[in-house]
Amino acid sequence: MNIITSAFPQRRMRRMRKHDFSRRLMAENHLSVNDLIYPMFIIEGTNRSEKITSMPGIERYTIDLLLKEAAELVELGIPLIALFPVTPAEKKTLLAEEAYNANALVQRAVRELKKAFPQLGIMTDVALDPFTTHGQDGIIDETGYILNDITTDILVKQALSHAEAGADIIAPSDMMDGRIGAIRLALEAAGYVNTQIMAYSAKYSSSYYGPFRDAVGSAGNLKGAINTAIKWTPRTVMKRCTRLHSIFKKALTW
Ligand SMILES: NCc1[nH]cc(CCC(=O)O)c1CC(=O)O
Repeated sequence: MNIITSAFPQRRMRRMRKHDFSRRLMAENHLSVNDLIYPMFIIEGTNRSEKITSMPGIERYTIDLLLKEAAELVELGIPLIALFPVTPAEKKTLLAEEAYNANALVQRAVRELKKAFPQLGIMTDVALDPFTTHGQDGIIDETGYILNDITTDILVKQALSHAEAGADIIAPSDMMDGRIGAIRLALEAAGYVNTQIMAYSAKYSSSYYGPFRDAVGSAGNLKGAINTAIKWTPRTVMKRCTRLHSIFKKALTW
């Protein structure tokens, strides 16, 4: 008897992959403009842009030029932009007060963008590195260790100021424990029930973020300090899975 089994040679996986039509039919993922988030870096001033050497093709813009660029993005159908302000050195402090100043650079940019292009989604970065004198993502103690809960309190204020300015999505990238819950509760209490949260749930301490820190101007202040105290080393995969699992479980109730 000739029983067909799912073993070789009746089953030849390459059969499905031989022709282009077949590969197209079976593709599970399709990348389109709808999948893109465009990061934009903002500087103070008017009619000025700066090339970012570590990110070829990307520039920092003053708000007026940001608006011009945004018009093009709307035209292209990009759904969402992510905003990152470059804070002038004299506005950086140990307690990162500029992060939640209603008239700081990113809050002003959000208001202008929303007024000009209500249909363009605006996401804002929630983290303190552009606002601290030392370039770390949070408030540090005398040993340089980032204090979790004090930092979270400030992140909450920062998130509220972004929501107030009109941000559609708040994107906490700081990696403090418990900050998503704290931000969600604060947004609810303040009536921003439809403000979304997109957390950076898995971040590794790797060179991958180097150009970013250069672009927002926090790399220089970090002076090479690494932030393995808030990000996992790339060698630790299982811990990250555990964290993601607990986040997904919690997400069901947020
Ligand atoms: N906290 C700053 C921040 N906000 C978003 C990113 C990541 C941007 C990217 O995806 O490249 C980073 C870099 C970092 O934490 O080192």
